Amino acid sequence: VLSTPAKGGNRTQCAASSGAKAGGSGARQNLGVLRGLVRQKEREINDYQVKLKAVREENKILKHSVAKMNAELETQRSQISEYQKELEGIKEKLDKVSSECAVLESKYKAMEALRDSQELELQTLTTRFLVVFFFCPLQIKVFAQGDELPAGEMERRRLHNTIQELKGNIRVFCRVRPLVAGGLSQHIQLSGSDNSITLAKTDESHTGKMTDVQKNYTFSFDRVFGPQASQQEIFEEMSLLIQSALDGYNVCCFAYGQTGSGKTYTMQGDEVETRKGVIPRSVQQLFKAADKLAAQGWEFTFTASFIEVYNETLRDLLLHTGKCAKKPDLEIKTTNNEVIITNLTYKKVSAEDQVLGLMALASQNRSTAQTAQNDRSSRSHSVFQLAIEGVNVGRDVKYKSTLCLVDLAGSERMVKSQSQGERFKEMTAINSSLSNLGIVITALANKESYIPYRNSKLTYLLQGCLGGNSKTLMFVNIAPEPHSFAESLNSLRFASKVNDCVIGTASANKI
Ligand SMILES: Nc1ncnc2c1ncn2[C@@H]1O[C@H](COP(=O)(O)OP(=O)(O)OP(=O)(O)O)[C@@H](O)[C@H]1O
Repeated sequence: VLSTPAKGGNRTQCAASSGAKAGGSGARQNLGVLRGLVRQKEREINDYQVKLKAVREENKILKHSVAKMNAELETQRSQISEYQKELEGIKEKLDKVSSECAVLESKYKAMEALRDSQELELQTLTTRFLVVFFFCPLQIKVFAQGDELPAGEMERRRLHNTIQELKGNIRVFCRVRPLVAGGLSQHIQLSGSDNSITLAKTDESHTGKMTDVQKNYTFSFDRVFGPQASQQEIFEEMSLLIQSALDGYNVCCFAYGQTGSGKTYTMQGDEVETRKGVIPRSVQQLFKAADKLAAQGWEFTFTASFIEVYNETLRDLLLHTGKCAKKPDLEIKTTNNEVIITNLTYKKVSAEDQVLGLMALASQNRSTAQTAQNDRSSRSHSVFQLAIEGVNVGRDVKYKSTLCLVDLAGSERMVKSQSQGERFKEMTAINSSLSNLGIVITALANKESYIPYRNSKLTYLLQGCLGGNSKTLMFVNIAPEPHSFAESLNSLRFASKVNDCVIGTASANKI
């Protein structure tokens, strides 16, 4: 642009002849252009200065934030070094805990070895104990108290049940009822050893030519209780067996004998504390023992049922129904080797009072039927069953067992009763179920492959409680009156057959 005036100047010189006026206006024009250019440059400079100022401001801000970030970085660095120190401390502690762990592990191993050797010692002591036990029955009681000691509870169970096995898984106790006037009949003799009973019969000589002949029938059982034996004494002798039910063994106890011989008194007793029978005493013992075992992590559930077997039909004795209400049919079924009765009332119980309530309801139900059927309770079997389930979560153990307490129907023979009609039908049903009971026990003793449980409702019902995996106790109740001689002899003969049976070793129902 600046060369233009020079070129113009040249042109001016070349056109000097064109006149001085034309030359002056050209210079003014150039000056105006130059001034415009200067103003533009000045504006540009001004813009640059504004921009420079803004950049400087920005620079200042950036410098400030860099300084701030540096300070923050410094803080974080010092924090990291603090964390590192802390980490060092934790590492040290971890090393210490690991070495402590190693020491504890070796101590644990040493204790395990000690436990093994003590177990061995305990086994030796057990064998010694059993030897002593055979010579000193009192030891049983002392040992039964072992359940008060939390330690060694499993060992107590094992030893307790070994003792029971040694005593036999089927046992027979004989109990003689007192005469109404007290004392014992002349024809019954009890030995001082508490395990035999003799029935003596004198055959009078009718011709008078011969002297009277006395015939003695002696029977031995696990225990024979005389008329003076209290309910407490009877129960003490069987309480170890009841304890087995809590340890996972099926236990069956039944009372056999003629009408009026004391079966119901033995099994149920009455409301007076000292006269309470086997059922209330058993549940009382079980509930108490379960309470004690709770401290060792055991949790028990008890489910009760009460059934009557009359003329081969089952009746729920715990049903609260009006006289007119239709009672549902009860049917015995086996599922997974467990006997269950459809439509039966099963009640969860946890206190003795509840069981006494159920017993009262059962006896009320029985007596209601009795007025219609006349003396029905003597002619029916009553079966109290308590299903027991014990769980110990800590030890991962679960036991399941059933306690059956049976009051059998009177065992009178048909000949004597001279029964007719309905009574004949009843007697046939009773005799058939009682003889089936004998057949089942004998088949079990002979280890026969087929056990005819289903031949009668009673044995079918008791299937779970009778057999290889159970402990059985039979009471043979004897009426002491002289006119009951034949019936007593009959009962003792049946009991003696049962006594000769040896049922295989029972094992706890661990699930
Ligand atoms: N050991 C005993 N001590 C005192 N009284 C007894 C004894 N045994 C039975 N009795 C009494 O004898 C009577 C008959 O006993 P119980 O009712 O127990 O006989 P049962 O065999 O059950 O008869 P049923 O077959 O008719 O049911 C009752 O009054 C009972 O209280």
